[in-house]
Amino acid sequence: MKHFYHDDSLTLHTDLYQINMVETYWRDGIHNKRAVFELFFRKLPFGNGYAVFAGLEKVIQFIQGFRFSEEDLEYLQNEVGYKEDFIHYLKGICFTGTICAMKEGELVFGNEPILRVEAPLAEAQLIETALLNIVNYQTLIATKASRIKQIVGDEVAMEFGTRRAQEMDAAIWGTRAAYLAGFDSTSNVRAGKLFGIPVSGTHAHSMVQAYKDEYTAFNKYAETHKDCVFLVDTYDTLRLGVPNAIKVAKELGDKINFIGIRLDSGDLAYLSKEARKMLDEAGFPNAKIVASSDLDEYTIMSLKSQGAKIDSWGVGTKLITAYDQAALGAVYKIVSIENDNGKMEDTIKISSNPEKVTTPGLKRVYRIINNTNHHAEGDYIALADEKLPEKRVRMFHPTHTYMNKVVTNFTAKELHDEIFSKGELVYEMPCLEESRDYLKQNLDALWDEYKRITNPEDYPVDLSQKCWDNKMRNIEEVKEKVEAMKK
Ligand SMILES: Nc1ncnc2c1ncn2[C@@H]1O[C@H](COP(=O)(O)OP(=O)(O)OP(=O)(O)O)[C@@H](O)[C@H]1O
Ligand SMILES: O=P(O)(O)OC[C@H]1O[C@H](OP(=O)(O)OP(=O)(O)O)[C@H](O)[C@@H]1O
Ligand SMILES: O=C(O)c1cccnc1
Repeated sequence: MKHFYHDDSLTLHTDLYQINMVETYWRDGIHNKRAVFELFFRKLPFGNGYAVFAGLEKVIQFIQGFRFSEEDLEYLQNEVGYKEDFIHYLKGICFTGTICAMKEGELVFGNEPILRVEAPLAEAQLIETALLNIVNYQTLIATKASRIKQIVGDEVAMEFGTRRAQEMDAAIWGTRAAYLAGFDSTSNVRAGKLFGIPVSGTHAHSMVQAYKDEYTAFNKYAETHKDCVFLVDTYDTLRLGVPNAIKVAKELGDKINFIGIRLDSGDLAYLSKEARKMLDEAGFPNAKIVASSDLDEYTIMSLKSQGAKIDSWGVGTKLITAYDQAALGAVYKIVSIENDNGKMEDTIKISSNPEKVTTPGLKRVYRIINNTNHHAEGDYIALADEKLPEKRVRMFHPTHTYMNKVVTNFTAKELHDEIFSKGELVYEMPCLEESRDYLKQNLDALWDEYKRITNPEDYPVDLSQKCWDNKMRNIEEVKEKVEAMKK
């Protein structure tokens, strides 16, 4: 490569094969055919009963900035080797299509379109990789955070992961996803500035080591900060750390706001119980105990079951890296494309694995909410032009169709909003606080059976009869084509 390119345009944040396909479409003259793609995952992460959708804000930013820069084009021509006429075509590209998506904080389940793109084929193809990258990561972290928050309950959950995140973007957007999903604060100051997330923090072992002993370190910290949480496990938690924290708090009295102590190693259940007794006996019943050290939902659950006296949970590595599941696995599949007569025609991908057969056609997703108990009965996917039954809806499992139920007295809430229409942003993005509240409301409307962190019940995601019939017809048509080709 002759020289490096410095502008960090995100439009090339795509896989090479997308541009190669677009060149094929363009040279063949089909690049402007209307196409519909859907973004969905098949399997819920972490064995959870639901996922929390996050990523829309960044998707919007990406689409708004979607144009090849001069340097992008130079690079594509000079280093990758695309011809000048194709480069000229790329130069004029921006997003002119329509995007519908669920709201951030929506509960999402396997095999339902979270986001739908209707656009000229070339544009829809070029944005695929970035959309998947954004939604896969943020939804994964929001889901992990929600699991942890379910266990933390009304106590405080602090996001501490930046130092262990898979690079800076992951830290920033992961923190945002964690806050969206119910975390109370972040230690990342940049995320505080960018998104208005409350920032919080204590101090590190290095400060104690820098002053050599805890008594001096805590005093020096207290001279410069009113709010004090002292880290007590540098040498010996119960014999040195906690007594030193108590001593400084007593000596300084009202001069500081002694919030409490942090434990970061050892048996957190035992140490927290002992430290609680010591703080109470010293006259600090309101001092809080913060814990950190490789925490996740399972350790927190275990600590609670052991009666640990912990008020605030600092969670880093296992949250921000989605430690027990590296990726969500969302995919982006074409479901409909304009034919030579200008009409939209459904398209299907067949697989020997029934779960992997795509569901053709432009569809809408409805949450069927029981009007009596206000809980969700399941999600119902119907073709876009279908009129939904008003009084009685029959829901059946799309693969095991004998599993079915009839729901009456319900409200069908459509889950997609229009985000872009003909390339224009038409959606007013709720603020992060609103999305957080929206998630809380959604979780309230979900039965507990879907919320437990191990072995939750399967939430129904069903196809309407018409949508199911359409899928079967498409499968039959492909089978007939294959048979005809064999002859
Ligand atoms: N009572 C407990 N029950 C279950 N898990 C615990 C309990 N106390 C601590 N843990 C967890 O056990 C693990 C202990 O980690 P590790 O072996 O690295 O030691 P550590 O005490 O953190 O010490 P260090 O940080 O000095 O290595 C952490 O994940 C911590 O959250
Ligand atoms: O354990 P996590 O869930 O990832 O939470 C973040 C960890 O980061 C800090 O440790 P680190 O050793 O990096 O710094 P320190 O010297 O301040 O303890 C902190 O003390 C936590 O243990
Ligand atoms: O403020 C803290 O205590 C903190 C912040 C980041 C990582 N670990 C701890």
